[in-house]
Amino acid sequence: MRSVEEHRRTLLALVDELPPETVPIAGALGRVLAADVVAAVDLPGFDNSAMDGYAVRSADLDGAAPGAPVVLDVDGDIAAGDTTRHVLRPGTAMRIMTGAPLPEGADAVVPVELSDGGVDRVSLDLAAEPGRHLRRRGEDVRAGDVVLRGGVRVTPGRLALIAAANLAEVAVVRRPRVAVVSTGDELLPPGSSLAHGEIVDSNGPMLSALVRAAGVELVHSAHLRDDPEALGALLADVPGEPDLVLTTGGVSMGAYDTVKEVLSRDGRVDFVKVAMRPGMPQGSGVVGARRTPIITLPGNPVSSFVSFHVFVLPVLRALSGLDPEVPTTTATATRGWASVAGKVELTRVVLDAEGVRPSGGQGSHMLGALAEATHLAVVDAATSEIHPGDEVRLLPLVGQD
Ligand SMILES: Nc1nc2c(c(=O)[nH]1)N[C@H]1C(S)=C(S)[C@@H](COP(=O)(O)OP(=O)(O)OC[C@H]3O[C@@H](n4cnc5c(N)ncnc54)[C@H](O)[C@@H]3O)O[C@H]1N2
Ligand code: MOO
Repeated sequence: MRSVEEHRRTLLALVDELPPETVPIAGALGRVLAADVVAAVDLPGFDNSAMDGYAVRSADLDGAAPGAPVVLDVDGDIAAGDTTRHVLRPGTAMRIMTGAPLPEGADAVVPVELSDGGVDRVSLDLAAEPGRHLRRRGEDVRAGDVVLRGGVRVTPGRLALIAAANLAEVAVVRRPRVAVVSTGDELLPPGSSLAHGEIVDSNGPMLSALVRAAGVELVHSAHLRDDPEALGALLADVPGEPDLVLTTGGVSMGAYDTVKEVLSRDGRVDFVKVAMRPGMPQGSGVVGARRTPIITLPGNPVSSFVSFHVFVLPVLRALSGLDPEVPTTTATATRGWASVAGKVELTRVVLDAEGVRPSGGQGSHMLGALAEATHLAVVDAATSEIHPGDEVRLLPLVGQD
């Protein structure tokens, strides 16, 4: 049986980082930077005021104190956006607003609260040390600085930094394009009237949702019956030019395991057993003239869900230019549970303020426990029991809040 690590390596060998493209920054959220981002301007771009108040020469306020104010003439106003290069005459103050450029000669700002708020003359109650309430040009970022490294995802905060660095466009890795195909004669769309023996295709909607929640483009989704001809034709030329095809169902030992039957024929897809539970039967390889990478996931709904997190997500990350390793956390078990020895067990768990505990029934057909689950606990093959108080490694569920 293949180890989880070995199978993940096999899958990662099928893909490379996708090429870069330049997009307006409004479309960059969630994308991965294809190159370092270099600031086009200093931040702040000019010395400016951190407070609404009065720009002064600090020497003019020597000795000012509550009850012993210094009174200065006010030589005009400077608002944010004022592009005039003002000069502060010695012995005067200028009214200045937050973010407005500091006049030449000023070396401090006195907040309006420490004055009588005068417009022509102002009485200032406190001495100001040089540099007080100023924001200096370039103190945050210098033009030419690398502000973000390639390979990181654009978050709202990073997007703000790119915009402030005066860049209208940014180079990002092309978004992976994924097709999802569920297979099985027993499957009908949600809302159908179900005859005895028929069930709803939940893997199709689930995988499509996981793909989207992972920030990836879903270019095609379909359900096919267990018809080798139709499946063979679809997989020979999957619509939407995907970078990755996902199938579910038909990969184990059954008489109607069509995915395995069709894809075993030309030898470009391998079907293996991986030492994990759930998610043991797996397949991978390439299909069609474009040699599109394919991952064939098991049909049991939870097996498919878990396999997405353990195998598909690292591949999507690699295509997107991210480190394939999904960051994990740890937490303390508040309840114990049994785990199968010799296989990596992925238990659906709930993490809350107390710690981590299993979320409901763990059968690979049981979707009920997904209502509450926040993570998958990754229990290694050498461990057969988790005890209360044990540290457990946790893989976050895609799209979880
Ligand atoms: N004799 C053996 N039987 C099975 C083995 C084995 O090693 N020897 N492995 C078991 C394990 S583990 C798994 S996992 C499943 C994998 O089966 P398949 O990938 O071939 O999937 P199917 O047989 O098509 O379906 C399994 C199960 O899941 C339901 N299903 C399938 N597709 C969907 C869908 N889109 N939405 C919701 N539910 C779906 C299907 O009705 C079956 O109940 O094989 C075990 N058997
Ligand atoms: O390994 Mo199957 O994926 O347990 O149910």
